[in-house]
Amino acid sequence: MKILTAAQTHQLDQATMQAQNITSTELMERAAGALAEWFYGEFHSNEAGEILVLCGPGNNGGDGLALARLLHAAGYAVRVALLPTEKQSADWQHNRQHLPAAVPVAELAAGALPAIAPGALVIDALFGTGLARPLAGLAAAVVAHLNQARAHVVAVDLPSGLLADGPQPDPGAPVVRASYTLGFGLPKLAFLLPQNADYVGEWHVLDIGLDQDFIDQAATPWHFTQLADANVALPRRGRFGYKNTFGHALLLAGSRGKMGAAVLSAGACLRGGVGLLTAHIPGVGYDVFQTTRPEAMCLTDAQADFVSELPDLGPYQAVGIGPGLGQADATRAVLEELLRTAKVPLVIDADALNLLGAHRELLELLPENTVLTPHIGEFTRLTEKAHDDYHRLDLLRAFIQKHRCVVVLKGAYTAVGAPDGQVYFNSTGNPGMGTGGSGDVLTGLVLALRADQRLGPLHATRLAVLAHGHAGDLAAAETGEAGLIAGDLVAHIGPALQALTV
Ligand SMILES: NC(=O)C1=CN([C@@H]2O[C@H](COP(=O)(O)OP(=O)(O)OC[C@H]3O[C@@H](n4cnc5c(N)ncnc54)[C@H](O)[C@@H]3O)[C@@H](O)[C@H]2O)[C@@H](O)CC1
Ligand SMILES: [K+]
Repeated sequence: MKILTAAQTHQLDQATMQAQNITSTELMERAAGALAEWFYGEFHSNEAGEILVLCGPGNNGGDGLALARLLHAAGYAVRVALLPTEKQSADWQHNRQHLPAAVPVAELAAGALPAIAPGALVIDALFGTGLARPLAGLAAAVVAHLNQARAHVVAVDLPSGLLADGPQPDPGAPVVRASYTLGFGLPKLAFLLPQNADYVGEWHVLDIGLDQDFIDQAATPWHFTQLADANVALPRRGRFGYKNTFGHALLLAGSRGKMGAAVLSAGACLRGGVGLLTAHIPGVGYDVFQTTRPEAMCLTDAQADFVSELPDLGPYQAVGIGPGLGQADATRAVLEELLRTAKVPLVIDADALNLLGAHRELLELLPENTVLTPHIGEFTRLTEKAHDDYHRLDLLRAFIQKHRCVVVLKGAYTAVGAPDGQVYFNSTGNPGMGTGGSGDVLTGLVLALRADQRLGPLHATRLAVLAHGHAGDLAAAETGEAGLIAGDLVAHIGPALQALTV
């Protein structure tokens, strides 16, 4: 699914009206109908109390007026408060005229803002994608008043004050803190960034039949990967597939006290469908590794406590390095030799990333399409400290294009960046996955899918990230989020991949 800018969204509206031969009023009615349907499902009219609808002067306010009419007709108690301005949009005027007289309407005024009881339902239809500058004056006062009322706010399209595509130019200007945000057609970049979480709340995208041809042709670097995305499905294993089709992976992992990382990563690689797995680990881990992962082969390093040797890479179709590795200088030398000599896909994680960050000259050696899986801290060590989430995305796009690699920037809505600068946000996963070893599991899964001879680098990586999150969601349904541990993710990779197989 694509993520478009506010300007593209406006063009999309126009394209939809033209392609479907409908007026903007009709499109607004569709939007209001979709909003109303969501309300009917979420809040029963007997329990909703009186709903306050705050309407701005543009089409966002027009949506609010149309929604107020539909909710009133469905038996909800509704009152409307309008932000006074000289000029309102044509569809606003249409919907103002069609608001039944039985719905109380007031004009917002400084010093006479409506009383809002704690827990009351408020619809924020002040500003959407047309917001051109930070809120000031009366609009800012209304939003500040709303935010301190502790109401349940449902934002139409965007929380008012938040820009769809970029950071707030004035961090001091108020933004509505919504419990829910209901967008139209496609998610917005603003929904996916941690810095906006307190404003956006739980978001949903409502289908209003926007023109698919326009969306298909629109140019954007931003995408949202969902379970149903056919581009990242796992192909069924053919009847005549055998171990080599699915590849032989090598995993360099573990050090004294961190053998669990190697075990978890290897487990994920095996559950990820790899044909064969060999792990190269320090001597200290031999017994635990062979006992817990009998399906994998095991090479032990001459060093007991850390990895100091690179084995012959001849047999392998992909190599993963990093989980639990430690940062010994001999390990850095192994990483360097790997980068210099490997002819097969590489997956680099954890301490191997920290070694890259501490020896930036090694970045120049990264083979094209290498997959790096940093969390934000590791990414910062590879680049620089971002001043906000939007800047971090700029840094990500610069990095992937410069080094021609695939970067998995881990977090909520993990972003997978491709060498051509395209970024794919992931939809699956939950906060229960913020637990030790979760990243090691992802590395093993990416490694398995990079070894799979049927998948390209971006397909394999996006699929691994999607399946990892889905495994987390399946696991959390059994354990709850707090009770989820990394081993549960490994155990659910099989069903997660099965759900993604075509
Ligand atoms: N496909 C879609 O996305 C659809 C969008 N619709 C709605 O249309 C909205 C966009 O409508 P508009 O383009 O009219 O924009 P908005 O309604 O978001 O805001 C524009 C109005 O706000 C004023 N304004 C902008 N910044 C301001 C500021 N900082 N302080 C005070 N006033 C400010 C403008 O002068 C203009 O009057 C969407 O957010 C959505 O709610 C729906 O009606 C139909 C479908
Ligand atoms: K809004």
